[in-house]
This record gives sequence, C-alpha cells and structure tokens, in this order.
Amino acid sequence: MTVLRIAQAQMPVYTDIKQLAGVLKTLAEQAVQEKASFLTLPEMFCCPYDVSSFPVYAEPQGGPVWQICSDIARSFHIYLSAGTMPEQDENRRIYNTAYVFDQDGRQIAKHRKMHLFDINVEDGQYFQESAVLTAGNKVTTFETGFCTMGLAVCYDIRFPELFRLMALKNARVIFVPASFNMTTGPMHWELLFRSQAVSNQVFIVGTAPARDINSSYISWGHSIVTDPWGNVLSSMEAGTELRITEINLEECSRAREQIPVLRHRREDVYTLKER
Ligand SMILES: NC(=O)CC(=O)C(=O)O
Repeated sequence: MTVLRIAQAQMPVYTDIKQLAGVLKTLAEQAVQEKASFLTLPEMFCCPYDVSSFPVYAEPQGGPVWQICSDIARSFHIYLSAGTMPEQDENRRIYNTAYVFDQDGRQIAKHRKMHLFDINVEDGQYFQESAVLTAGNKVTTFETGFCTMGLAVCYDIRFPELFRLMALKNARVIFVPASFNMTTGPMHWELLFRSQAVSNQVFIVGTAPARDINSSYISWGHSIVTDPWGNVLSSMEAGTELRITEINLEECSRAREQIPVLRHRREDVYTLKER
C-alpha cells in the first residue's frame, strides 16, 4: 500500500495518568474514524519539559505510560508513535525515549534521544538536558506494513549525519517527536524539517506539544509534515489540534529516481559509517 494517513496529536502535557489515558483514547478514536493508520504524539507528552521533572516522571520500559500506549495501539488497531517519555534504566540513568507500537500493541521501535539539548542562546532559550539525561547511541529504523521508517527526537533533527544514516537504511518516513521553543522555533523549525526531508528524500513527521504560555519551557507548536521534495504538506499553529495528513510513499521513489542524490554520493572521497 502506498498511501498512508497520519494523525498528529498536538496536545497539552498530561501528567495525570487517568486523564492521559482518557485523552489518548479519544484521540485514537478520532484518528481511526478518519481512517488514519498512524497516530503520533509529541515529545514529553506525559511530563513537563523541564530537567527537574524528568526524574520525577521517569518510568522503566513497560511502565504505566508505556502500558497505556501499548493498550491504545492494540485496542484501536493503529500504529502509535508514542512521542517521548522519560525512561529510567536499571542503573537509574534517565533517557528521553521515543517508542513506536504496532497495531497489536507490540513495541517495534525505541529511540533514546541521541543528541542532548544543551543550548544557551543570548537573550533567548537556555536548556541543559545533560544535567539529568543520558544520550542514546543507536540509529533507529524499523519495519512496518508500509515501508521502513525511522525515529529521532527533537534536537536530533539538527544532525544531518543521523538522518542520512536512516535514509541509507531505506527509511522513507521518519517520525520526530519534538518541542522547539519560542527562540529556536521561529528561527529553525521549518527550515530543519524541510532541509532534512529534501536532502534525504524522505517524509518527516514532526509532532510538538501544544503551546502553554504558563509553562517554564514554552513549546513552539507548529507540528509539521514535510515531503521528499522539501514541501511542507501540513503545518499547524500553536494550539491543540488533531491533524490528518495523507502521504503517498511513491513520492519517495519518484524523488530518488529523478534526482538521485543518494546514488550520487562520492563514497570514493568520503564515507559515513555507523559504529
Ligand atoms: N528541544 C529540543 O530538543 C531541540 C530544540 O528546541 C532545538 O533544537 O531548537
């Protein structure tokens, strides 16, 4: 099948687990009604995006929020890109982790944010994820009934090497739960999604939290879908919204055939390899 409908939930952060379960159920119901095969959630949809909150809300893989996501995917028979949540491992290290579940509720992908968001923009955003988080170290692609797909988290989008490696592993759609802010959002959000999409001839689906002006970190919102030609197929504003976007995977092959940049790489001069 080459046409795929993706439902993106630009939603507020829900820290109350019962409320979260109810909201996700409603979103999944609506997504299924709209004939979407995928539902995507934002970065840190169940925890304030704040270094002091990550340890408080962290759970192991298989924890309560993970379980709700798996149940939703199974009950509604929908693929779920379950945004990110703080994950704690057996050594008490905490990661910013994205999971994907298939229509039977099985975890089919897991990506720990590989590039930690440590920035200090003059008169703008300061953030120091490395104060409490540990970086992941795996390039993540996975198989679905549609095609090979990839997974990255927010600041990872600034690293072309990672996106090129996913494209070389034949990813055609890359999910990026993300939360840019009021400094870097207007500067770089759309530019980065379009540039990684056109350079690697992939669809990129960026899903952000809805803006909350009272939170310590204010999300830019603007959840987006870009296509392999670098076009913006869908772009939201800042508020809560469930947006359906249809993508035609054939566009990926068409772009790669007509402008074969992946084949034109000069591996005799340079190489990119995963360790
Ligand atoms: N929040 C992030 O991880 C990244 C971000 O906001 C940016 O790169 O800008």
